[in-house]
Amino acid sequence: MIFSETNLGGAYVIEPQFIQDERGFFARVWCKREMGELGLSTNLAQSNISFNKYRGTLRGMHRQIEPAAEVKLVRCTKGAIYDVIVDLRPDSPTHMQWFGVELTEQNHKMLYVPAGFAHGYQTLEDNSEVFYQVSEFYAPQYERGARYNDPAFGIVWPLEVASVSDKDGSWPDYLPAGM
Ligand SMILES: Cc1cn([C@H]2C[C@H](O)[C@@H](COP(=O)(O)OP(=O)(O)O[C@H]3O[C@@H](C)C(=O)[C@@H](O)[C@H]3O)O2)c(=O)[nH]c1=O
Repeated sequence: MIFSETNLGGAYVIEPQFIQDERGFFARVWCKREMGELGLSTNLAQSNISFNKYRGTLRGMHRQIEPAAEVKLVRCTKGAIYDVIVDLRPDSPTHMQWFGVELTEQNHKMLYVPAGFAHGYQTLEDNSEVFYQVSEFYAPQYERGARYNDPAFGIVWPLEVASVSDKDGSWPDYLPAGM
């Protein structure tokens, strides 16, 4: 696996290394040893999928706070998404900055999202499916959100928003002291 740290410290784009033969390829997409050597979390509480019927669908920006703060490893198993994280670690030099990357069925890239980041994505194709692993169990009482179009972040989304949940459309403006 090839790990490329993003401009937001601790967040990585991960690419599998493909071993090709006449049948196709083999590649590792999760490795306790390799990730452990980089100090990345290998705690796994849930593996989740979300399916989106339409291009332009937006989910996020979500995170869980302590004591259920979670690390996420995100990939797109069908179609394509633009995956985005926002650094909400209060003491981080990149606090409130965002990063986005295309994760597609073809490129097999993954995004490693550390604890303390809000995460969301927009689908770039109809019928896009996202598979992600999280280090903590779902705990809705500790879920917090940030609005995808909050001017505090200025995230540039690739498409018009075709569909977003009422919950995600109405998260309040982000206040740096906490949300
Ligand atoms: C995330 C999650 C949701 N649910 C339920 C709650 C609700 O009834 C339904 C849909 O929930 P949501 O609208 O929160 O689903 P969704 O908007 O897809 O939430 C996800 O968004 C992306 C961006 C993330 O980063 C994830 O961590 C997660 O927050 O599924 C669970 O039962 N377990 C879970 O782990």
